[in-house]
Amino acid sequence: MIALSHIRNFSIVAHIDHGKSTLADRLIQSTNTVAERDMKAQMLDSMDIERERGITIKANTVRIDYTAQNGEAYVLNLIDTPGHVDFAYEVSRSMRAVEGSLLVVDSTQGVEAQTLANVYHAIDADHEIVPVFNKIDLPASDVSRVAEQVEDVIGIDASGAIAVSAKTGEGINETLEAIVQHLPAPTGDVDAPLKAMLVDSWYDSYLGVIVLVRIIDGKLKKGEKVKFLSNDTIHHVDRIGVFRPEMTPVDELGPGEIGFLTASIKQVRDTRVGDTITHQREEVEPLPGFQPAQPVVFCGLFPVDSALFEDLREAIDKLALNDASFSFEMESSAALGFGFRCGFLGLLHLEVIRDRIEREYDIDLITTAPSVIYHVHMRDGTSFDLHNPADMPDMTHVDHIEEPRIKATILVPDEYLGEVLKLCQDRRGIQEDLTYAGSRAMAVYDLPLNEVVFDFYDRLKSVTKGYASFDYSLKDYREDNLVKMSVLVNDEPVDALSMMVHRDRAETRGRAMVEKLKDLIPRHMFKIPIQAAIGGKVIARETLSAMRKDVTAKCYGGDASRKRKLLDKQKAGKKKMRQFGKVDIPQEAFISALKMDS
Ligand SMILES: Nc1nc2c(ncn2[C@@H]2O[C@H](COP(=O)(O)OP(=O)(O)OP(=O)(O)O)[C@@H](O)[C@H]2O)c(=O)[nH]1
Repeated sequence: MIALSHIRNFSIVAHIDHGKSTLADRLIQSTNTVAERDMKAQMLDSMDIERERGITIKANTVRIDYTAQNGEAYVLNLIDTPGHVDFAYEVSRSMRAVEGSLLVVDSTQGVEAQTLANVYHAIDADHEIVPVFNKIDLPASDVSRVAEQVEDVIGIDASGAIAVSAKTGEGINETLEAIVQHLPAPTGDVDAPLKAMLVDSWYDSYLGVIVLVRIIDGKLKKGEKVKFLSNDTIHHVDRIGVFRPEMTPVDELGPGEIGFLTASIKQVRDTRVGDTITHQREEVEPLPGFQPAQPVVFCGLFPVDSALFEDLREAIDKLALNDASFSFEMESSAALGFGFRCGFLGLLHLEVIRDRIEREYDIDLITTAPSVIYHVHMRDGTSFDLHNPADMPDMTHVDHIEEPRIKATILVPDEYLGEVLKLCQDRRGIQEDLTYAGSRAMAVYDLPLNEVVFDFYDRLKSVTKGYASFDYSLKDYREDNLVKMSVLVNDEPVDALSMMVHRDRAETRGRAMVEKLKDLIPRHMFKIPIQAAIGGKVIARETLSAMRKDVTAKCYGGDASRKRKLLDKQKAGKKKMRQFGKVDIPQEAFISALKMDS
């Protein structure tokens, strides 16, 4: 067992792309934790999709052996945390398992919205914080400017900050020394009854559920029986070990250590993050638990080919095994047939799950308009949570509707501030604060989540040429004048396109929607009216004129194989369409029609 004084547990907090994963790689490499030949970029990002998009989704852990300049051997446990706003809850919970943080700031960029959000999680968890200014190899690097910002905006001392290039390796030794010198050692009592924190869990197809634990007191050994306090279940521990970063068995884990256990647990849902683990016959005071992550964005997923519904069910079941924050229930839509109504932590989470279903399970999907949860209060005094605009009751029975609001923090260079304020105003935002740090403005807005879930982030990036950063947290539910807007194509309601909108914006939205649909729906042999309506009242209308589309007309030369190729291509195109009454609507219409270009 390792002496407490020779353990350091830490995480790295940073804004996306500021170099957190690269720094972690460099720390791993320079301590020979991984043999040179096995080193690949971004060791800790294990999922395919993470590697492709270059973002960290799941928190990961690695144990590093480091011999400090004083000649003593230390064990450093790094818990890597995701940087994207959808996964903020993972950041806050993994912070509770460690005592310190490296705050990585890109010295060519400065403090960004998620730098702030993430460092506040670290401060909340009482961490000692070492600032690390990265990318000093780049000409635009300005370490003293960033130091000033860290002191002004975050309010922490930057005098001990380390200038680093995770790319060239400069400053890496200083970083390792600072971890040992400035971050506190964990505390704990080896003779007390076992008390461990369940930090994270995930599903492995060979080993079942793997549980990441932080030992607070006592010792954990292989073969022991442990109890999870939240659900009072007993498990027989069949493996314990640490991550180097591959799983490496150990004999025991003591106070301050971070490692894993497996115990033939079948589903991630049987483990609760933040739970307290002890021995079967022991009693300990439970640790303060974490809030379970709540889905906030809902949408329907339907197979394009309705014969694949059972395959979709299987895919969703499998994905849910490994992701307790993702919820789903069966849904049937008049237009789309059978599918699932799914809940996600945010839009990135939605995209990740959708991509995985399409890619790993080879099922083409129709994704309906993302929606938030509304509180609907009826005239008879009852109320319920509305997850799907299609379930909206007749407005005459509704007393009022409340929607979720968020607190959004946006950091942006001065010259783009006007555009940002306009965008927030357009999305029904209420300005709460506007401050400056050097040539950067920080705007705090109260915004309806509904106006943000769809394409706010894309718009923000495009109006600021990518310079703005954005972070949000849920605030409260408030009443507003909200209505359901339905869309009718050829007089048939297309429930998958219905959405909740603010009454004052319904006409503009409706008009934009029908104009878009007119471009997205191919012409048919007959005239097709496209309408947006509130209740029985049509608020916008377009008509798609009739046309006979002869795809082979271009092939005047009598080349039969060319003709057949074209017809085949058209047939393949058909597969991506859905029939609504007599009208074929292409799959991409469902998403494109909802994107609002201002
Ligand atoms: N020039 C230079 N580039 C760097 C340095 N550190 C990281 N980068 C580059 O910056 C980009 C982002 O680095 P990542 O390590 O993926 O950033 P991250 O913060 O882990 O991003 P997420 O995992 O998505 O949160 C990559 O293209 C890196 O190669 C550095 O010190 N110098």
